[in-house]
Amino acid sequence: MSGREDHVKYGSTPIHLGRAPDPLAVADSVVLDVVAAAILVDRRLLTVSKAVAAHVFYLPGGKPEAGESHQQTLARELDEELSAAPVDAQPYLVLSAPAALEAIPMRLTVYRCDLTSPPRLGAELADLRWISAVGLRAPDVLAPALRDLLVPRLVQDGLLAD
Ligand SMILES: Nc1nc2c([nH]c(=O)n2[C@H]2C[C@H](O)[C@@H](COP(=O)(O)OP(=O)(O)OP(=O)(O)O)O2)c(=O)[nH]1
Repeated sequence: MSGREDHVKYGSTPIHLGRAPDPLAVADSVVLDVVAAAILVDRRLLTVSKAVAAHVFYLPGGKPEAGESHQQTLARELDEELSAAPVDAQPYLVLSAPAALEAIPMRLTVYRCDLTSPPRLGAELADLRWISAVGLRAPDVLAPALRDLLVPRLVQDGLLAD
């Protein structure tokens, strides 16, 4: 039995006794957990686009599967998307923004890392680009979390060519 005793069930129909469900509590529980890699070479950032939305570029990565740690997710996603493994993955930033494809609230945990080998375009991907801050600011190219939050931080930290 859950802690909330504000309804009883008759058959399959819940009957509310006074307190309505809290819509904010419901909204809080629908945050997409996404793990991604910021891979920088010569102060350019590696971005990818997927076949399902070829015009939207974002960091390689994805959603954890059940029971996976973030490091395991990162390794699986980079293998699937780039045929490479992360090296020296370190937490860099946690960003809150709408998810570019699902358009629901997202928590994006960004790890900085290198790769064991040059990236190769995986089957799910449409394109792969190394971009400087100028390219990344183009409004129709980059997922909002990256354009508005990650790129300014990378420039501030001197990691991205302006
Ligand atoms: N990987 C990744 N996803 C991002 C970033 N920014 C951003 O808004 N997203 C969004 C796009 C999608 O709405 C969601 C992640 O989707 P995804 O398609 O990459 O994840 P996935 O590989 O696990 O997806 P799936 O095909 O298994 O459903 O997060 C980012 O920088 N990297």
